[in-house]
Amino acid sequence: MKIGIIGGGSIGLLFAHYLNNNNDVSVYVRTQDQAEMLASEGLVLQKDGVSSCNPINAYTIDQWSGSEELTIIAVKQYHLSTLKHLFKKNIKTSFLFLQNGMGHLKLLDDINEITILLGVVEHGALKVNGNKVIHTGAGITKIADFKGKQQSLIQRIIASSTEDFPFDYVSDYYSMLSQKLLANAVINPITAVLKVTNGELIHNNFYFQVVKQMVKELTLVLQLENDGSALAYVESICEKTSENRSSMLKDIEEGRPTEVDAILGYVLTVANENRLEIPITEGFYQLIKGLELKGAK
Ligand SMILES: NC(=O)C1=CN([C@@H]2O[C@H](COP(=O)(O)OP(=O)(O)OC[C@H]3O[C@@H](n4cnc5c(N)ncnc54)[C@H](OP(=O)(O)O)[C@@H]3O)[C@@H](O)[C@H]2O)C=CC1
Ligand SMILES: CC(C)(CO)C(=O)C(=O)O
Repeated sequence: MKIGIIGGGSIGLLFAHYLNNNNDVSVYVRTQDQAEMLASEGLVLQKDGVSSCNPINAYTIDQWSGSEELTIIAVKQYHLSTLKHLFKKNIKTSFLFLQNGMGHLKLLDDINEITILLGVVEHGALKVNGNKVIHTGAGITKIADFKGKQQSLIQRIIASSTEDFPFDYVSDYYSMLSQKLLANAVINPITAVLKVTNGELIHNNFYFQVVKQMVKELTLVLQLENDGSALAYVESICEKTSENRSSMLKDIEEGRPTEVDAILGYVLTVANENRLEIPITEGFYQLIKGLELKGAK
């Protein structure tokens, strides 16, 4: 299948590497420099200390025409507004959005007459430069339909699964996204404030107490089962991506904006609407906004 990937960051390059094994992938990036680097030098993926380099089709975003059957959107939440003009009626391609958080649902609600799939990525990835990415934590990608039924497309995406890069279908997008939102709402801000890897949250018992308190607050707001499964899910992500530095930590370290509004901002809005007090979560929201401000100066 022909697949377009918009965004040549950590996740875009990770998906490009694995999906190109049994599909025809083109990556659409923001800069001419990155497109040339990928096209001339190939895409390097490093996993467990071993590197492999493979050819990849790469273009700048203005060359995207929606001709591929599937277009994967692998930019950050706060980049989505720069791509709005692509999501127009009568476009042939179907879109798969991979953003963390749930802030993008509002934008996607307003797009009509195109097929939209949603995905959650439980891998860890780190872009080293324009054509190199490290697969820092192997997990799974879950996909669900959001607008328009696309069973045959979903089946072909699932059929692209490999041992290192599996896909799974989930019938209920809301529970899929809210479960991942829970993990990001806990792991990302705590690791970003403490500047620790994901694994430390479960291996340091003091940090783990904060994880438990935050899971309790979020379970209430997101109306998730309060039977221990929410905490077990967060623990499993910390375990699978144990060596990973979360995307929020990396954003803070590099002085970039974070996705805190799409993650904790979304949760706080839902809590306010339902008059629920979530002081620990609110505290972390303020701390991350403070760190963003410090980094921007
Ligand atoms: N990294 C991880 O381990 C994980 C990330 N995620 C989620 O995946 C999503 C992507 O994250 P990640 O890959 O880490 O983010 P990155 O910041 O590494 O990559 C985002 C990329 O999008 C590109 N971009 C921005 N605007 C445009 C545009 N208009 N056209 C083309 N490209 C554009 C940026 O280009 P440029 O660099 O030139 O600005 C950048 O390369 C996020 O929502 C994140 O939360 C989910 C699970 C794990
Ligand atoms: C899965 C996890 C927590 C990996 O770090 C992630 O989604 C992120 O960093 O944004």
